[in-house]
Amino acid sequence: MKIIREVEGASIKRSVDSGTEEQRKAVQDIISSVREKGNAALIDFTEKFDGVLIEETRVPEEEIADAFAEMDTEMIKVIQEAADNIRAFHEKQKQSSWFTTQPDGTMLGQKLTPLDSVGVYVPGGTAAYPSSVLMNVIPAKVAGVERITMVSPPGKDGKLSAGVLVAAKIAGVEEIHKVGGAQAVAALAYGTETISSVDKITGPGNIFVALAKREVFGDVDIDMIAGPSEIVVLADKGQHADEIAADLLSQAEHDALASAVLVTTCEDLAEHVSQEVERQLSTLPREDIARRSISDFGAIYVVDDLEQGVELVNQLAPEHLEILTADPFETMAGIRHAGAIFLGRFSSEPVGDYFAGPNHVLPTNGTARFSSPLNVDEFMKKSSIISYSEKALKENGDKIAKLARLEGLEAHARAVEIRFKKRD
Ligand SMILES: NC(=O)c1ccc[n+]([C@@H]2O[C@H](COP(=O)([O-])OP(=O)(O)OC[C@H]3O[C@@H](n4cnc5c(N)ncnc54)[C@H](O)[C@@H]3O)[C@@H](O)[C@H]2O)c1
Ligand SMILES: N[C@H](CO)Cc1c[nH]c[nH+]1
Ligand SMILES: [Zn+2]
Repeated sequence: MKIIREVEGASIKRSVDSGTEEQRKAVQDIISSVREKGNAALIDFTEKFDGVLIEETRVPEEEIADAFAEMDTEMIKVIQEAADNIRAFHEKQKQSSWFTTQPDGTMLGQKLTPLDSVGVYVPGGTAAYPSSVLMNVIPAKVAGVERITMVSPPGKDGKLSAGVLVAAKIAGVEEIHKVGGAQAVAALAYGTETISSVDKITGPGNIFVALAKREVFGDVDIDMIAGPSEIVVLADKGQHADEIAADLLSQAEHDALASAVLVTTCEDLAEHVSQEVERQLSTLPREDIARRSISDFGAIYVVDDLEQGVELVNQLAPEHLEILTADPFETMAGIRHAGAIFLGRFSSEPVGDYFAGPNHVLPTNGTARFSSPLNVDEFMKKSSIISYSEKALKENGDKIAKLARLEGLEAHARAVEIRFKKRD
């Protein structure tokens, strides 16, 4: 791994893929086709892009039952336990409606309502991610969303993976369709004969999925455009080089475009982690992907002290940050920008990817500067509540009318004043 000692102007080398003109045009054509031809287009695109001819997109109950039968009972229990942890964590995020009553009888408040319907995209092209099913569906369930439709591309056998189906059932999805890519996003946004349109689409996917989400945004809401995975480890002297290397590689193996960065105050540790990464890389089944990620997007920064390290982390604003210092909680006090923060050597990043409870759908590409992990709020909306009393309107009506006339809006002023005119 490259060791860099000059941190001035450092940045994570990231792959920001906004697609080619050709890809954008292809996605627009796919969306138009689905809007025009509905299910027939979904079947055609599935044959073209996934290489499998399906009769219909809806996954029948028997295929879900087969998935449970196929899966080891221990594995089902582990998915169930992860789901319980994720639910418990997200339950804590749930906000309630609130009202205040003022002495003059005015009531003001905020009413929270879950979205009516949500579509969850689960990637399925190169790998299946049951954990992403849990991370997207459970917060929506906790929010109280009534209708959740899940979509994911089928494998060559025309089916979804057993892990994805089991996770979907455990999370509480009732409607699953085996369709992926831009065509699935279009079906969720605009509906077909058998897929009802939804209000919001969440979930990661490849460039075609990302471009389609951008394209339909406005007609429906979307969560975010998640980029390739990123990890930054901030470590001081005395930390374990082999564990740090393993954590860096855990994200590098996701994607050749993923980035893995170590920021350390210790020159010796930098050298050891670099050697460990090289040693461990050659033992990984996904060596090829991880090696490309490390060579194109990996780096080790050696900083003068922890203060400089913390500043650098804030500049990088990573998706995942591991703090491995003598006092991780004290170090964390200076961190302002990171999607998820993992403290101490027993909080390895995969603990958060799979099991602890917090969401693994996190802001990437430096967007942790202004955005948050996927959470229950994303599946709820707020309505402001205003119930003015007669006394309050009498006391404040003049002021409201004045403000309206300041903006040249006479009808606004009169709407208030008409309430105090003498009636015949
Ligand atoms: N951030 C996260 O939490 C997270 C989690 C899991 C996966 N991911 C990311 O999601 C992505 C998954 O990508 P994937 O490809 O494996 O699965 P995918 O399901 O996103 O995409 C597969 C679909 O792409 C479409 N497609 C393929 N080639 C096409 C073409 N030439 N023209 C039009 N459409 C085409 C097909 O319809 C296919 O069904 C990866 O980048 C991965 O890193 C992110
Ligand atoms: N680390 C990924 C998000 O960046 C999420 C994930 C899914 N499975 C394993 N990891
Ligand atoms: Zn991961």
